Amino acid sequence: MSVVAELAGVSIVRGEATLLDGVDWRIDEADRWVIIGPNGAGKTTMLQILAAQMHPSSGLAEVLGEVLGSVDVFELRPRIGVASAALADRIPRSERVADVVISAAYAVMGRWRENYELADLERAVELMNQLRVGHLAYRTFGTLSEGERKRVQIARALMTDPELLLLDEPAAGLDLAGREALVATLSELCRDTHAPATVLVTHHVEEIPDGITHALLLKQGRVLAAGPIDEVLTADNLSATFDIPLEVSHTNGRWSARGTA
Ligand SMILES: Nc1ncnc2c1ncn2[C@@H]1O[C@H](COP(=O)(O)OP(=O)(O)OP(=O)(O)O)[C@@H](O)[C@H]1O
Repeated sequence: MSVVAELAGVSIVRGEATLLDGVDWRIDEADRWVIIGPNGAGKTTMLQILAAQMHPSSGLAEVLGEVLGSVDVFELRPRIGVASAALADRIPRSERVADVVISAAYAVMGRWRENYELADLERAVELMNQLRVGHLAYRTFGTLSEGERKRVQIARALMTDPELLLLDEPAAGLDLAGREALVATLSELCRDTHAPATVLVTHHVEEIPDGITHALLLKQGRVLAAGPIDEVLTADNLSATFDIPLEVSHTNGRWSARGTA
């Protein structure tokens, strides 16, 4: 099994603050991870390392075979697909959905070829259909609902055929129907053996798609538990992560948690 990313003793320090503290973690090609933790635990910081947007203050981070800090990140970043609220904010509201998706291919440095156009168009159509936004191809991004925007962002993140897919709170801000529909789509993606290794961040176990194989619990910059999801998502571990007594259930592939107090 090939290793997609490996962190060894990774810490991130900013001024007085330790954002990540001695993180050890390995992601393999077939893995679909969820990172769970309370506000401020360091989840987004973890994704920024994996996205080669940040490198460790100490420790070693290797992503797609390259050591962060000694690699040209502009070569590495196009190999990683990212969907996050911060990136969505930079998409012009007047851009057509099809252009939002297809333009990811042309933002890639070093891979431009003039005769890419038809293949890129076909790829964009395939992804929009897979993410169920094909019917919105000619709408502008600004006219979409929040759920539709999330889907378009994920299609864009997949456009360059990344080797690692990072999804930062993909279901945040969606209503119940929107969340359930997106979780179902993400389940299909997680189960697709051709899909890239995936890391999804959430605060809510209800947002974990069936098909996620591993979980990492993060608290105050430290890994509280990491490994196969059935072993990690226990009531004890989750209660310790969120500092409240919780009971956890896993039914028909979906997780839920609620307080016992
Ligand atoms: N440049 C910085 N200097 C000091 N502290 C920072 C800096 N950047 C982030 N932090 C702090 O580091 C902690 C981790 O931030 P991060 O965004 O990774 O958390 P998170 O788990 O993604 O949180 P949330 O769930 O609220 O999005 C937070 O307490 C944040 O305030």
